[in-house]
Amino acid sequence: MNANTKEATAVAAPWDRTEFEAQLRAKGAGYHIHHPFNVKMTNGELTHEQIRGWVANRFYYQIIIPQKDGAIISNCDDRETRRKWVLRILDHDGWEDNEGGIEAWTALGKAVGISREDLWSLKFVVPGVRFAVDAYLNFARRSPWQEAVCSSLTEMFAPKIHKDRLANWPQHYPWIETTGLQYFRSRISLAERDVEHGLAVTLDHFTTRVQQDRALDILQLKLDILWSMLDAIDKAYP
Ligand SMILES: O=C(O)c1cc(C(=O)O)c2c(n1)C(=O)C(=O)c1cc(C(=O)O)[nH]c1-2
Repeated sequence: MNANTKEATAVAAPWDRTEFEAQLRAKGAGYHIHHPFNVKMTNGELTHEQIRGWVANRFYYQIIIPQKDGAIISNCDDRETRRKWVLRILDHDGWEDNEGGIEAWTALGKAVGISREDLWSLKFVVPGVRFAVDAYLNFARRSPWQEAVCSSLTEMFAPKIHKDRLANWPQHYPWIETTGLQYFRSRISLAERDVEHGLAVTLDHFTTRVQQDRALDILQLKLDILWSMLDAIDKAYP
């Protein structure tokens, strides 16, 4: 066996699609659903001030998402992907009579007691949240589009977190008008549609084991971004 053959056999075999998808989904163990701040949110243990702090800070994520998706489209040379991906921008920015997700988040802000002016001023956004969200946008701008698509796959775990809020908030936070929860309701089916597409791109593109390991690292980066946001919010609103 010469040195080259030895090297070749040392490289692990790629996972098949089923196993690769299972490896990606296993990353859900590190999703921000398990962050202490989110656990407190689910259990009804947050103060009005903490809920308001979370809503105001998460708004920065909401407004960056369409810019992030625009960056992916600008890097993407595949028309079929662009045709689907562009819907994500419309979901958040809205079109014609559909006001979109950013507006729905503004309604959530209002329901928890934050005026449109205060929310949109971004004056409550803490440096750690800004830094983490900007890192997501920069990653999408600078990476091959398939890698940026992969980084969106935390959405695999998002329907559960939205459903938790819909199930628990009315009981734990009766002071929040339930009309404000429409954002969470709307995201469940949209996230499922997004994941179907994002997952197909990822399973098609990352085919060697080295690439598959890279995909898991990318997903970890995104999990870390979401986790860091809650660390920063937790610290700012004790
Ligand atoms: O409330 C959440 O916990 C949560 C998480 C995520 C996510 O996992 O990235 C998204 C959303 N919400 C969301 O509403 C949303 O529109 C969204 C888009 C994306 C993305 O990466 O493109 N993630 C998420």
